[in-house]
Amino acid sequence: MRLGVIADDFTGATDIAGFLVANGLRTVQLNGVPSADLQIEADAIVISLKSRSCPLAEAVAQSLASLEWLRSRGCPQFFFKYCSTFDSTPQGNIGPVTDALLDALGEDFTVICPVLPVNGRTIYNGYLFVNGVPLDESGMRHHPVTPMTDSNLMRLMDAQSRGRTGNVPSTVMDRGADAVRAALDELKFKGFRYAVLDALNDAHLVTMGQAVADMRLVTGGSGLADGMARAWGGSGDAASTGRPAKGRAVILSGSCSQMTNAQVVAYRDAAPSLAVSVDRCLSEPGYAGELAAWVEAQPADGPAPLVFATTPPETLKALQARFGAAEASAAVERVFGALAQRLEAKGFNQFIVAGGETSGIVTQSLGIGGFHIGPQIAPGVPWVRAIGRPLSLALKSGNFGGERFFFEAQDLAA
Ligand SMILES: Nc1ncnc2c1ncn2[C@@H]1O[C@H](COP(=O)(O)OP(=O)(O)OP(=O)(O)O)[C@@H](O)[C@H]1O
Ligand SMILES: O=C(O)[C@@H](O)C(=O)CO
Repeated sequence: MRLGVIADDFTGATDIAGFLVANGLRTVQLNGVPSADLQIEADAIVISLKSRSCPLAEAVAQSLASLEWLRSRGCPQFFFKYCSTFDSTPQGNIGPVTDALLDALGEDFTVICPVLPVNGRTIYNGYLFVNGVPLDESGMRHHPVTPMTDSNLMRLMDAQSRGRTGNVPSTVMDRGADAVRAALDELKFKGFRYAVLDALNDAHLVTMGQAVADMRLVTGGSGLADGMARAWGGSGDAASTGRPAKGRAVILSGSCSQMTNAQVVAYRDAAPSLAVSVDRCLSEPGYAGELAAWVEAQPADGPAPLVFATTPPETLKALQARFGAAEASAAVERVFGALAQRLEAKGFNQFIVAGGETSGIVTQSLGIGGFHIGPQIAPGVPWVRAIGRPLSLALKSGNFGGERFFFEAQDLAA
């Protein structure tokens, strides 16, 4: 095994796994801390946790347990994957988990790089940008769980960790891997514990990948993993075991992000689609059965039916005010979980799912412990195939993919 990844959420894990596979590493994703007796053959193992916003002690304990499992399999290098929009306030888990991993490995320095230029996440002078807008001026300012009100990664990291954070600016990145290594050595010598790596473009990913290719622990987004995997020079068709199983597809969309809204609008007119009623999710125990019957009744040889709770921000706000945000989202998630189970029982075996939480509940409800990673539909969204079962899923982060994502997922599975 070459690399062990500890990812703090579900679609984040699939995101990084997709980039590793695209660069020739045979990669498996395991959902939750793996059991002691599990035996897996792979170049990279990605352990997906739900540690982004859970209580700190739990996040640290799960991350350390994952590290121990990976070390017991002889894994030499480790990657702590968090969101390319950081998604962590001063009370957040990224700093403490990074510190715990460094301590456990006996290391005292690492890099911080939540970057993914292909999806518009760049870092300049240590400030994180989303599609050219500073993080704290992007939609992330209003995130319900982790509102990002600062874009300065050094400040964000200093506020929630034990050490000081420096920066390797893009001007150094432009000068190549040796210059970056020298800058990292200098920061370490000056007593910094973490270094934010700037990255504006693909060339910077290649450079940083070469510079940290041998680092014991790195942290950040899948752009950094892309650069490292390219530096390792993998080749071959690593996606073969994860290719989608043939069969019947359904789309379950529980994300209300801007991009998912656009994807639903683009798909709705071209295929059978049905909007989920939040009211009925809350009040009618048999609702999932009714939705399943509708999905099953759609033509099997046409485009996949879409069931969506996705709704624009104004409607979402009104629904949350009426029913309570936590109650509404829990009820919607419950219905999607029950719907997925019923559809699998009816022979559906391709699930295209939008939203991190929604993906988590669908995967859990289907009882899937791990995936082989297949080809990428869009950057950060590969098809994945349940280990030992003819069941394929495309798990999409809320804001990932282009407007035609739902069509593209089916095209790639055809
Ligand atoms: N119409 C709705 N009313 C209330 N809650 C909803 C509605 N539609 C979806 N939800 C809830 O909103 C949440 C969306 O979270 P999810 O993580 O699935 O998407 P996301 O936040 O866009 O994705 P990501 O975490 O990948 O960015 C879920 O809990 C879902 O059940
Ligand atoms: O890095 C990202 O943006 C995603 O992989 C993610 O973490 C989604 O929650």
